[in-house]
Amino acid sequence: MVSEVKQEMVRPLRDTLFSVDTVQEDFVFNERVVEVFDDMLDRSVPFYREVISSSARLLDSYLHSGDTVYDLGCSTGTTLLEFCRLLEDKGLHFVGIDSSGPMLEKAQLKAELYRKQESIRFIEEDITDMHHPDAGAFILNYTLQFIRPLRREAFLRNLHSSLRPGGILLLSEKIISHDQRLNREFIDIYHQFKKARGYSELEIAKKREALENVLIPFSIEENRSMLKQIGFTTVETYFQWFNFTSLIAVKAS
Ligand SMILES: Nc1ncnc2c1ncn2[C@@H]1O[C@H](C[S@+](CC[C@H]([NH3+])C(=O)[O-])CC(=O)[O-])[C@@H](O)[C@H]1O
Ligand SMILES: O=C(O)C(=O)Cc1ccccc1
Repeated sequence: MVSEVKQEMVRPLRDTLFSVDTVQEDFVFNERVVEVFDDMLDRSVPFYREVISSSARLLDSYLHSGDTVYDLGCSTGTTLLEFCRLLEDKGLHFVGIDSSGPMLEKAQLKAELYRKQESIRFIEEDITDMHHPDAGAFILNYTLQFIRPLRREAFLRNLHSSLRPGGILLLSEKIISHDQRLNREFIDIYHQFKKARGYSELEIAKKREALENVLIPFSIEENRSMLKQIGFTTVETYFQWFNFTSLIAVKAS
């Protein structure tokens, strides 16, 4: 396929999923969402690109040639494509896993457009039901929040046991604060952030409602203590912006 055609196929449409004329429904990762997904993340995840480049720095320091990086809930492959670019000479293998077929179709097209199809393998499977032993790193960016709370600990335990000694988990999540006032402030500041990026108040409110029972955030302490409980020796925050955070968890070497 000529690259202008591919470019056209992967260019994201503007995210208008929750503008006035759309019907209210629970949030699902279908074709309609995939079309606007990259625009949605760029406009609704604070410091999305900086989190990816900061994560690449940690991979650079902790991983060795021959290690495999698994991006769980890789969506349209943006993170892995950026890792490929930033860590080109490190000799790493990249695998993206997602349960949404339409997301992975887009990811594959983007990999072809950037000529990285030989460097990244995409697998369609449920990340709570997978087995990939001897991993160097698992990336879990804005995806744990969609897994039912009661299943989270067993899921993370499986990741810990699949990491090689000294391997790392990089976890980025939307979070809550148990201080009610701060929690309200953080959400309000996040909504101002979305407004500044062109979302209307109605769109913000409708999206919040659609995510209500689907995206269930924990606090930093809840995430940290779950990771420690499971056996990760070190857990540190490497990024925080109000109600968004990234943690690194290291398995003992
Ligand atoms: N059980 C599951 N198994 C596999 N995939 C799943 C599962 N549940 C949800 N997903 C997938 O997890 C992704 C969550 S998006 C991640 C953003 C990306 N990490 C990014 O940084 O660009 C975040 C968001 O949309 O808010 C979607 O692609 C789902 O199909
Ligand atoms: O748009 C919102 O209001 C969200 O909270 C969505 C979201 C949160 C974190 C990662 C990706 C999308």
